[in-house]
Amino acid sequence: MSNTFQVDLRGIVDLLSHHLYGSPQVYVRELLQNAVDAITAVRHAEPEHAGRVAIESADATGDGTLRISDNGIGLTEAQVHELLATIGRSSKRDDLGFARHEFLGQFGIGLLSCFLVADEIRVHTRRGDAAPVIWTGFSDGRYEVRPGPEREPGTSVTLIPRRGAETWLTGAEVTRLAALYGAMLPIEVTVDGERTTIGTPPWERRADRRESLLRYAESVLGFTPFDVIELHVPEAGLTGAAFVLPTPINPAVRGGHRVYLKRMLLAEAVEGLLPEWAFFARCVVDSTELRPTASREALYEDGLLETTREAIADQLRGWLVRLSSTDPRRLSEFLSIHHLGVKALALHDADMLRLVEQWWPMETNMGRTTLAEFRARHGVVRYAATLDEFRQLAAVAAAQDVGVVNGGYTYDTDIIERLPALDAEIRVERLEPTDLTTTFDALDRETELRLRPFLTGAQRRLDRLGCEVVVRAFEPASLPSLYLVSRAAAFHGEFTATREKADDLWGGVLDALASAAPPDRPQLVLNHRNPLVRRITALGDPELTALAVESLYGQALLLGYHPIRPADAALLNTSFLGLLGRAVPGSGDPA
Ligand SMILES: Nc1ncnc2c1ncn2[C@@H]1O[C@H](COP(=O)(O)OP(=O)(O)OP(=O)(O)O)[C@@H](O)[C@H]1O
Repeated sequence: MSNTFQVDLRGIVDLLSHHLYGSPQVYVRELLQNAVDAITAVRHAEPEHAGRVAIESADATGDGTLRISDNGIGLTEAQVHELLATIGRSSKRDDLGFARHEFLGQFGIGLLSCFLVADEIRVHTRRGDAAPVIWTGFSDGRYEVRPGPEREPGTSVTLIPRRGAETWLTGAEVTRLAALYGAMLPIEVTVDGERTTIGTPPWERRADRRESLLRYAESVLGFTPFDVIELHVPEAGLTGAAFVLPTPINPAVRGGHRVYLKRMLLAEAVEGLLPEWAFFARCVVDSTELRPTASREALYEDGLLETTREAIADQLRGWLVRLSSTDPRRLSEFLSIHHLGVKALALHDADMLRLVEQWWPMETNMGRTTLAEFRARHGVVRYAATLDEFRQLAAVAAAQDVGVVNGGYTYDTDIIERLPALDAEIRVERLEPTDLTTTFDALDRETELRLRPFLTGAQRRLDRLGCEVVVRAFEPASLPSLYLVSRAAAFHGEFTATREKADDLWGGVLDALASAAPPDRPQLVLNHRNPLVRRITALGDPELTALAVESLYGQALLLGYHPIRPADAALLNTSFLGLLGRAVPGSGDPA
């Protein structure tokens, strides 16, 4: 035994009219769509037919109703029963149920959206020479058909407002909605006598296209774009433009695009039209082939949408490539706006990584340069992973012609470390302050022997600060001393500070860990090429020598932006005052 589903009409009407659509305002779109489709149907037989759609808002009708009239194909009485009164039946599908290409509608439910604002829908229609009819539909699922008064071929739909929905039918509101959804329609639409269509979309204009696109972005999107990229995807019958945002945005915030289907607005913030990396562009496009979801608020995710996304991405990529070869200055302007977003994506997108490598100038100890240039010059991308390490290294490394990139800014170290994934040829190397000691020259035996008493004294002085004193010769000669901390020692330093603050329970845990991390003492490296250091090592006065060593220690800490512990601050203070005391002869001094 086979049965058919029972349908509760009231429930279906309620479901489709109230729950499918996001807002009652879509009723204007659905009415416009039906009027335009009816005119398109006439144009099949008569291509020159001058279609027009006129809306009279409640302001014009004067009785609270809204009327929309078209000189389209109209309906016979039989069609009224079949099409208007059958939910899910549409004249816009072929015998196999496929959407017919030339029409906007396809599902056979759009008219129900009028029940969002109306209790009653009246359709007065005439097809060719057939007798005019009036169909009246009610939101509870009933309808009536009766002969209508004489009229021109075409259709007028009148909405009798629901209580509380009257404002949706006012002149201002209807004008706004007709312009929002239908400004680009190829058929003239008026609301209360005023035209709401603008004719050719700005991206289709032959003359002054760029200017009209810029004006469009300003008036509709609300910004003056950094640049405009025209888009064409023939498979999707898509034309339009991508506007590059003039200010930085967070790439994680998904920006939507303005999408028209057959010149009717689908939505103002459609997602999924661009890949994630193209966060810096806002598009306005019109497509004849992409499909809407039934609510007409989003694009249907299918193979064509995927192909389209890739094609648009290629066009944006092409823009970036063109900019890099024809106008690198513009490209750096672009990057100075969007670098944070571009860098964030470079962490997982090879194209963006390449863009950063080739075009984003990073800070190095030899001035700002791109990673690509740096590599060409130095062979390997040597970098300091933190700002502190970079500051310690920069001057000394530069004096020895060792290039170092500052990886301390947001994402930079991660980006550098990802470069080998882009190209196995690329070598990257993290440089640590202590790596520099290998490029320092040891002193000759004789000098070393001569300096031994000085070193012993200096070491004794700095022992309590946990620092080892060595003398080496290095460039630049103008730099008297350097304080070098290895990664392990920096860790140990933090660790000891924490241990001092921790209570017994945590202290015990930390002690257990400490035994696993043998400390590598920080070094104060004195530069024997520096004339002042030479004089200090040759001083006969032990007290003055001690003050000088402490000052060099303090100066090296400050120069390398190292943290100043309380013991360091105390030492800086006493050595400074001590030196000052020696330098300024006072009345108490024997002179
Ligand atoms: N102004 C009109 N002139 C002529 N026929 C119309 C008009 N409005 C509606 N119709 C007929 O009524 C049918 C149902 O309209 P409805 O808006 O519910 O669905 P649709 O436009 O076919 O599809 P969709 O649900 O995608 O909008 C249409 O297929 C069309 O045949």
